[in-house]
Amino acid sequence: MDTATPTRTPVTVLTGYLGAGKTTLLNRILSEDHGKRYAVIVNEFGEVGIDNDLIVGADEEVFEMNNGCVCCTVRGDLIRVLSGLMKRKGGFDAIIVETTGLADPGPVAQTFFVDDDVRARTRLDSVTTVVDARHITLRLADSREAVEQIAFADQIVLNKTDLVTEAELVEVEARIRRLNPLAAIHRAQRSNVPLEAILGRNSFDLDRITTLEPDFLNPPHGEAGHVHDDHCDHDHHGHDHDHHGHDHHDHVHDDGIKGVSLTLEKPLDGIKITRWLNDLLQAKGPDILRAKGILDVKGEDRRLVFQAVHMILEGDYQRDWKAGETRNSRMVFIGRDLDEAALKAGFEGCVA
Ligand SMILES: Nc1nc2c(ncn2[C@@H]2O[C@H](COP(=O)(O)OP(=O)(O)OP(=O)(O)O)[C@@H](O)[C@H]2O)c(=O)[nH]1
Repeated sequence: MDTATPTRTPVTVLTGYLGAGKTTLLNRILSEDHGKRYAVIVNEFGEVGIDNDLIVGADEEVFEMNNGCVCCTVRGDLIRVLSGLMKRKGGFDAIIVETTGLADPGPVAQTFFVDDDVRARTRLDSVTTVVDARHITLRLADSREAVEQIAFADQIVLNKTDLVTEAELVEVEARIRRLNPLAAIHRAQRSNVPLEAILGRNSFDLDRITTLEPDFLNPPHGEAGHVHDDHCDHDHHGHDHDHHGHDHHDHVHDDGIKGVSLTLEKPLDGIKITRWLNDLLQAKGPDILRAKGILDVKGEDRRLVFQAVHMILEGDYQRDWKAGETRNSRMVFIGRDLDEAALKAGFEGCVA
């Protein structure tokens, strides 16, 4: 890289509803032999920091933001992390921001245009949305964020094609097309889209987005990144009652969705925990949008990692616990009408 001329580092914003396959895609990007240096910024919904731990080679260049959702409370954090990254010697070839599954990508993308420092040093290359072919139809019916994520994308990874029939897939594609006529749609399993199809394509289209969201380049007064230009003189509607500059909705994750994070310091009984998770997902799967955890099982040197999206549960023993690593069990549930006390009691009932 020519260090004399400041180049603008390309940024890919990875979005997609809970459990769609964003981390799977991120791990592909990081594992592939491309000789590039990526910095990764992960924003997670839930307090116990599981995602960060499930990203390959996560020791070095992963920056976690756990104190809220990137599209609302932590946008200032995003600006700070990006500014810090830009100052690092040697720099990065590209930056990838993985948002929470509940994030509206609009305000995240906006960060790259409205903050002078960020704008001078980075370039939004793409908003890539990963879509779970199996569950998206339900989500489009009940989640505004799921709709926004698709509408906003310039690249769509239509993932989990193994879980649906060809006819269902065609229907899902038609549904996506109605929300977003232009984005390229890449069918995938385990997010196995060719990386050159999504990265470095300069596919983010500002004109399209400003048509979709006329206030895109003008966040309201008082918010970090507000641009004092001729936008200030007109079109104030929407700014007063909506602190994100989006006229069409308030941004609150208000669909009764909440996260429950649980931690246990005592080793678990492998059979009990498997049975409990299976039973729980059978009974409550429709309300449990997402669950994941890293578990310490008695008599086992490896970490048991489980992942669930509604009733689909996957779990396997992955790497060994490292010397000096805190050996405990952490899990997070994200869903509707979650009974925190019952989840806690159930989890504790699995102690060996
Ligand atoms: N059957 C199937 N499962 C998949 C596919 N892609 C990912 N998964 C599984 O779906 C689950 C969620 O995948 P992640 O990559 O963690 O999803 P995510 O979008 O990062 O999830 P959040 O960050 O929690 O929103 C995991 O259990 C994956 O193994 C796929 O193409 N087919």
